[in-house]
Amino acid sequence: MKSNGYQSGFGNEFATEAVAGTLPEGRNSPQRVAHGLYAEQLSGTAFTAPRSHNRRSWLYRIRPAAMHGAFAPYLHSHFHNDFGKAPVTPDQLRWSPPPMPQVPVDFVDGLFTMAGNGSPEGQNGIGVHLYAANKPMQGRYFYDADGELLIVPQQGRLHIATEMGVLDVEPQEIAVIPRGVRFRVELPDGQARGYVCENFGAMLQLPDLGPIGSNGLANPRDFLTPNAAYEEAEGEFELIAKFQGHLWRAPIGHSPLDVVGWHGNYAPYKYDLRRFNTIGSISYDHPDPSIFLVLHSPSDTPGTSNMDFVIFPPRWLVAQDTFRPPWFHRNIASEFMGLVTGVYDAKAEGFAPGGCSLHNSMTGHGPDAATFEKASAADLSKPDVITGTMAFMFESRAVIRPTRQALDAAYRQRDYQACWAGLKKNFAPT
Ligand SMILES: O=C(O)Cc1cc(O)ccc1O
Ligand SMILES: [Fe+2]
Repeated sequence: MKSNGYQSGFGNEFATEAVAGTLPEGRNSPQRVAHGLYAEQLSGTAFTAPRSHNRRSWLYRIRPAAMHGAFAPYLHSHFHNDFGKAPVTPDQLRWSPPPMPQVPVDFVDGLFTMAGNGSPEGQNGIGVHLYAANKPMQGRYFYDADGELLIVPQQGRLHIATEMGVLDVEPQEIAVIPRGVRFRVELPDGQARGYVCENFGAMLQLPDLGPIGSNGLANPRDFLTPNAAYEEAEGEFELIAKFQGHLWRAPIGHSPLDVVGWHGNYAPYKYDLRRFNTIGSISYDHPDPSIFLVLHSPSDTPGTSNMDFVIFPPRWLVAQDTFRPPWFHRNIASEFMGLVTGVYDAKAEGFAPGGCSLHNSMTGHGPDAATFEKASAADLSKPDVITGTMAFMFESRAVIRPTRQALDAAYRQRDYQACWAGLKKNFAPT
């Protein structure tokens, strides 16, 4: 399915048609839809959610979403939401990048659950997954009823054909697929790897800017939503659903990516992280990482997110009389980090692109010994510039529980704590 271009803006009331005259005028559900299409509403928030948060779209499609065979369980042992009730280690955890698959694996089969909290049934929390794939999804479509998917490609482009149009994304861009939207992923570079945050809670939104003012951080017009594009294909296809933590498969005789036009504010989008307007200290001290917030899923407690998506992009460091890299710290929030490219400024070594780390609530962490030594002796009369990097964090108010398979993975760095072991005792009263 070819991209039909994008519309710009975050959460706008979009309107788009791949065939002229598809969208009804002045109503959503006329007695007969143009071109013999079916009308279908897709709502992502409660019907009665306040207008400022209400999200739904009207889809005009060749066949309604109801048309498919019966679902049967689809066994996929690596992609799930079993975060367990067992004791969770307070250790700092880090993983090297997972290897690329040695056998043909598509995007869905290539998902591997690293960690998570909450649950789909509770409609709060997140699932944190990695993907590594080398095969396009052909004749196979997927939707996630449990949460919206924030996809962070690390290696290889993704061609994401969705019901509502095409998202072409590359590393340093992100894609967000709303809960329930059906899609298929192709791999223009033959293989791909990256991270997925499955958000069971409130839909991702842009943060308020407070004293920053009316511009800055991620600017709404840089978010791109696809124009309608559809495929008209009949065959023996399969529809995979993720529902209540498990996968299901149903036969489907046609492509569900058959929406010819749609309007509304519930739709997939992409964003180029390189467009982020990074704000930092121009006097002294290293600010809290909330200054790097791209999108967040709020919880019922004001200012305390179900999930914050934070990035650490290229930027200037100019603060005076300041230890410039991230400080040593312990937080109530829990932090899962990944690295798309380059080097992260708190870790001289060991945190590789494609790798990840987990620092849970109140677990001490911060710069490794090499970073501490270097930054403590740096010449602050000159600005530092951080270039060619893109790290990110999925931060959650609740403890992020690593899965058994993540703890057992061969690529877990069992000696991670050693990165702080070389910190010297410098105490010298008087
Ligand atoms: O732990 C980390 O590296 C992420 C992080 C970065 C920062 O600049 C301040 C706090 C924080 O948790
Ligand atoms: Fe941290």
